[in-house]
Amino acid sequence: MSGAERYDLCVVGAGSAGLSVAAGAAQLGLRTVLVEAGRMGGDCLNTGCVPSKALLAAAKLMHAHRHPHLGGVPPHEFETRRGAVNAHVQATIAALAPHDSVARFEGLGVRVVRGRASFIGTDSLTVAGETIRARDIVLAVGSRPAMPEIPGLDPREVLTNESLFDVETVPEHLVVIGGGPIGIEMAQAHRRLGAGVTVLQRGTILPRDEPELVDGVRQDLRAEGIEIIEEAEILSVRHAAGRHEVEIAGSEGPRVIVGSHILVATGRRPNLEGLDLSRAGVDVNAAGIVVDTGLRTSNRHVHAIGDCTGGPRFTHVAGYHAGIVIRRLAFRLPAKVDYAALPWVTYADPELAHVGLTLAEAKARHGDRARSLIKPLSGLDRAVAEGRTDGMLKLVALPNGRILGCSILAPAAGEMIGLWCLAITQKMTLRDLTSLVLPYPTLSEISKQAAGEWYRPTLFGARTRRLVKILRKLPNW
Ligand SMILES: Cc1cc2nc3c(=O)[nH]c(=O)nc-3n(C[C@H](O)[C@H](O)[C@H](O)COP(=O)(O)OP(=O)(O)OC[C@H]3O[C@@H](n4cnc5c(N)ncnc54)[C@H](O)[C@@H]3O)c2cc1C
Ligand SMILES: NC(=O)c1ccc[n+]([C@@H]2O[C@H](COP(=O)([O-])OP(=O)(O)OC[C@H]3O[C@@H](n4cnc5c(N)ncnc54)[C@H](O)[C@@H]3O)[C@@H](O)[C@H]2O)c1
Repeated sequence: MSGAERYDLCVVGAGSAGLSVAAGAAQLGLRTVLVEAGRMGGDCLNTGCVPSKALLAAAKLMHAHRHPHLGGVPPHEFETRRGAVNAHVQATIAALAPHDSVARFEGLGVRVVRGRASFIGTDSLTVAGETIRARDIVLAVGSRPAMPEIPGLDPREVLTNESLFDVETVPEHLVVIGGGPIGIEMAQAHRRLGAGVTVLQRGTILPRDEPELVDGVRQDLRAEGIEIIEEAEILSVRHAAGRHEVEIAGSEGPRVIVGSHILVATGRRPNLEGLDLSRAGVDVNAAGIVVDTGLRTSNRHVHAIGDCTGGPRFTHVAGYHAGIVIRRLAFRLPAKVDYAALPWVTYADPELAHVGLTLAEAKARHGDRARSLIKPLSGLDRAVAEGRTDGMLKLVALPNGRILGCSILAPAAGEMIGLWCLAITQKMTLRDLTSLVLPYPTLSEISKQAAGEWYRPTLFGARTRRLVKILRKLPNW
């Protein structure tokens, strides 16, 4: 189909969000065109989730060899070969790239157009000299690193997630500005590869997570030799050949931290440049493209999904948004976003996973009826056997057992949180979890144990004991 005809759907951006919509729409028979200015797969595949998790996996394995968790297993010292680590990162990207490739999408019936899209009307865009018209347009243009305004900081002199995975040596000292998920994951990965690491965070690290579990992360990272400076006020940055000086305010006067590299991980900004959104009547604010709960913009024929909307920025959210838009555009259903059971995981080791409300959020909504229970990993047989007892589960619920949220700090917390996602989505109570039979010995048992503990005061209380006493007098059955 040529540009003169009108498509059913034009998707702008072939990252996690845009690819999911385009694949679904084409397979449902919508005439779909997908426009991509850069690399197919966007941030997640090329400069985000995939390379960061591959780097973390290599660093974790090296750490386990150098610092075995188990008595009787001797440590094994060796030099990090950064070239080999980078090869693993690139091989991981290459292994996953076919799934996001032009060839696969063309095979699904999507027309893929390479180039930067700009609106020229409410239903039309121009890309590389071609005009594309469509009944519906989905903007999935993603985000890129935000640069903080710090005197002396030159964006060309610092690393971001877009350049970090191309570094060919292990940094002597990496100064990480920002203690969000990127900052924390990359701080640990680089420390485990052998770098000195300092994290500078404006408030406290991982501010969206439960404080007790964040404290566990903080202690683990410090024990590995990472310097974490919270409430940091960065006064200035100075770049000299191969050396970067970061001046921070301190109670006893300014302090200078010297690094061989600086990684900036201070959040994201949407990719809106050159889109000419005003020509399509699409409103934006500081966070991104403004959408309603159905992900529709101020132009009723234009939806926006994924990172560019300024909502939660995760690949699973991009996929969730895509599903909502498909239901709206292909099936004309009034689908809406609901983040009540939205999980996220920071892939440090141990992992920090969360779903639903934190205790503070639950108290703001439900008052003192919202309560929490913390169960440490140290009482779990599998954790003891593995030598991995640092961690805990914190659940948040109402007195009737309705589950509001859960956070887990454990080696496989990202896998373990799935049970709680299901429980919250299905509006289950903690009682439902107590009746599960889970395999022994697994880390997942902590979920059932925590649910059981919630009911312990009632189960083993005076009323129950009285009931058992009465029942004891009944004849056998
Ligand atoms: C280091 C790092 C690690 C991460 N780890 C995780 C993780 O473990 N788990 C997780 O869930 N999330 C993670 N994320 C977040 C995740 O990568 C993003 O939420 C996700 O990639 C967003 O997808 P998207 O499709 O909205 O945007 P993008 O992937 O940014 O895709 C947008 C695409 O649109 C294209 N584009 C932009 N403007 C135009 C235009 N005008 N015309 C044509 N094309 C255009 C861009 O070239 C890009 O390819 C991580 C992010 C980073 C940076
Ligand atoms: N595991 C995951 O799911 C994962 C991993 C990495 C990234 N991501 C996503 O990528 C996005 C970007 O991650 P991020 O960590 O860059 O962003 P973020 O916004 O989550 O964290 C950035 C942190 O930097 C701090 N900060 C900002 N300016 C600062 C300054 N001048 N000095 C010191 N600290 C400063 C902020 O207080 C904030 O806590 C996030 O939205 C996240 O959802 C997800």
